[in-house]
Amino acid sequence: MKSMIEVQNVSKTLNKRKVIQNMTFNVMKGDICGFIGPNGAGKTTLMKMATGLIKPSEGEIFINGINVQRDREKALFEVGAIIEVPVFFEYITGRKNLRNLARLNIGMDRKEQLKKVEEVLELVGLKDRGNDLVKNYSLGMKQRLGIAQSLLNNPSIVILDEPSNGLDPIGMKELRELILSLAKEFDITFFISSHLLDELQKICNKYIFIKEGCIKWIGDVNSLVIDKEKDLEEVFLDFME
Ligand SMILES: Nc1ncnc2c1ncn2[C@@H]1O[C@H](COP(=O)(O)OP(=O)(O)OP(=O)(O)O)[C@@H](O)[C@H]1O
Repeated sequence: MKSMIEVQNVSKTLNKRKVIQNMTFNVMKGDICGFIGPNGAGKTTLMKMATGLIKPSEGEIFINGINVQRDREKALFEVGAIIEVPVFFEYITGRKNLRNLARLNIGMDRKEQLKKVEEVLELVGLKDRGNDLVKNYSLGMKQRLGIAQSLLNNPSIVILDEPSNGLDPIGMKELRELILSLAKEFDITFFISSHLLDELQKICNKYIFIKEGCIKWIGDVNSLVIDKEKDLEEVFLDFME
């Protein structure tokens, strides 16, 4: 199986504090991998390094075998990502926001870009609301618009930082269904962070539990529950103690 994201001995020091400590893990093709830890554990910091927004203090990250720090553009060619909150212009429509962002797809001519925008709006269920101003979108719709944006470049990997932050149970359910259908239909590998286990429990095949910048456990859900003969929530809480 192919490694899509490879994190090798990565540490990050911020303000003289080591907020990521020697992390090593792989996200394999086809995984929906949950990156789970409490507030301040280091999830966003790691995801920022994986998308080349900041550099590791030590170690290396590869996407599709390409070093993110050395060759960011090439490494991120097939990556869609939302790190922290997706940012859109509130006073223009969802469709227009996406059309502007699609211009960054230099591999596509304008006609293809516009077609792509309609395709991703349809995929995330916003086609009928595409002409509404973003300021009138619910939080769930903004998150879906964020996912639509991350799909504009036909990614094979999507990295989502706390995608369901602030969503109500219906919004969370819609988001889970969207992720599952994208993984299945387009063979997209997902790397998703959350501080809530139950939100990812229904969709992930693999988990990485972290706390205070360290990996506490990595594996697939079946081995975790069989190991401990407890439910996943209990096991997670044990790790976090
Ligand atoms: N720019 C910065 N300067 C100094 N410390 C920082 C900076 N950014 C983050 N940190 C610290 O690094 C640690 C990890 O933060 P990070 O945002 O990665 O955690 P997180 O797991 O994403 O948390 P949350 O679930 O709250 O988003 C925290 O202790 C945070 O205070």
